[in-house]
Amino acid sequence: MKITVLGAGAWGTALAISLAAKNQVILWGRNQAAMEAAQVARENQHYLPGFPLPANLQASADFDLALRHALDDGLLIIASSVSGLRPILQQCKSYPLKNVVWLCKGFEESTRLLPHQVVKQELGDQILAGALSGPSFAQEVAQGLPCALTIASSSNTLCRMVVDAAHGPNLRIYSSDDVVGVEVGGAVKNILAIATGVADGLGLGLNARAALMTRGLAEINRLSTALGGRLETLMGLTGVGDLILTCTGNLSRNRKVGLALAEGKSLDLIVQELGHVAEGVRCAQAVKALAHDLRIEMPITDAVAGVLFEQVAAREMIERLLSRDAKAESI
Ligand SMILES: NC(=O)c1ccc[n+]([C@@H]2O[C@H](COP(=O)([O-])OP(=O)(O)OC[C@H]3O[C@@H](n4cnc5c(N)ncnc54)[C@H](O)[C@@H]3O)[C@@H](O)[C@H]2O)c1
Ligand SMILES: O=P(O)(O)OC[C@H](O)CO
Repeated sequence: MKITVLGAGAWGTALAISLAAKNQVILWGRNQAAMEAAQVARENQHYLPGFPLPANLQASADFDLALRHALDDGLLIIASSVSGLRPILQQCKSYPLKNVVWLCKGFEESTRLLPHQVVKQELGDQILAGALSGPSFAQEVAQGLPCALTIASSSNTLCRMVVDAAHGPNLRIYSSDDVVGVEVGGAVKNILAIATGVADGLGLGLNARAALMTRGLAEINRLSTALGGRLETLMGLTGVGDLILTCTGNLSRNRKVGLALAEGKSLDLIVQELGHVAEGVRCAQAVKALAHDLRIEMPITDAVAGVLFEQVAAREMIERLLSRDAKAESI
């Protein structure tokens, strides 16, 4: 299959490497010098150093070439951050695309929309569209270690197409029609990974981490249910699966943000040192506001937003959570 991956960050590059095992792949990035260097050196030295690009993966900054490759029966995969999704979609509008998948996890900050809503606004509902999500650190996928993902779409045809393109011994692809549930799980787990990073950085122990993750799952459920997602989706790869990975795995950029906040570092310095997007940062503000509008209780999300944007100290964030009144346990 002909596949174009738009966005040559860590995850776009890793997935492109994996897909190139049985597809003809173009990896497009907006930085021409970086893409030329990647094509020659056969490595994305800035975003995913140490992982060779296979022979049938072409790195390019030529947008027209990349889009034409994905027309007809081809597949377009948008691998930018959430903030890059709408600008990229606007660039794509003049091409008669049929099949579009995105990988970003979060809510758009300014509109508080989920990625599938942004895609619908920009490309309409005549295309086949879906979110590919689940517990997946780029470095492990690029290494060929086992990983399982979920393609979420209202189109069975698109789900089958993604399975055909990507499913193999190292990458298992499951399907779901619960796009909202899949996207809310992927978005909110990043905020919760910041919270567990803070707790672990303060040395609060494994019991505290398990409690934060479990009560965090309840927050995901409340928001997902309010937006039309299904509880069963949260029990799967894109819910509890990705929550476990991101809250406990030291490769997580969101968890690293939490650990650094616990050290007392400023958010500006943390973001600068990270060099990659940590979606939980932008998402925390959007989800806090959305929860407020929907009258949903999301105390962990509130607490994370407080540390990120309201100068609440990391230890005070934890104290606020622990001083909440006793209540019945509910999901
Ligand atoms: N890294 C992972 O392990 C991983 C795994 C699964 C999902 N994700 C999700 O995938 C998305 C991308 O993550 P990443 O790890 O590749 O981030 P990254 O920071 O490594 O790269 C982000 C990429 O997006 C590109 N980009 C942003 N705005 C753009 C625009 N307007 N036009 C063109 N390109 C633009 C940047 O140039 C960069 O190449 C995030 O939403 C992340 O949550 C990441
Ligand atoms: O490194 P993070 O925290 O952006 O997480 C990466 C993936 O979303 C994990 O599934």
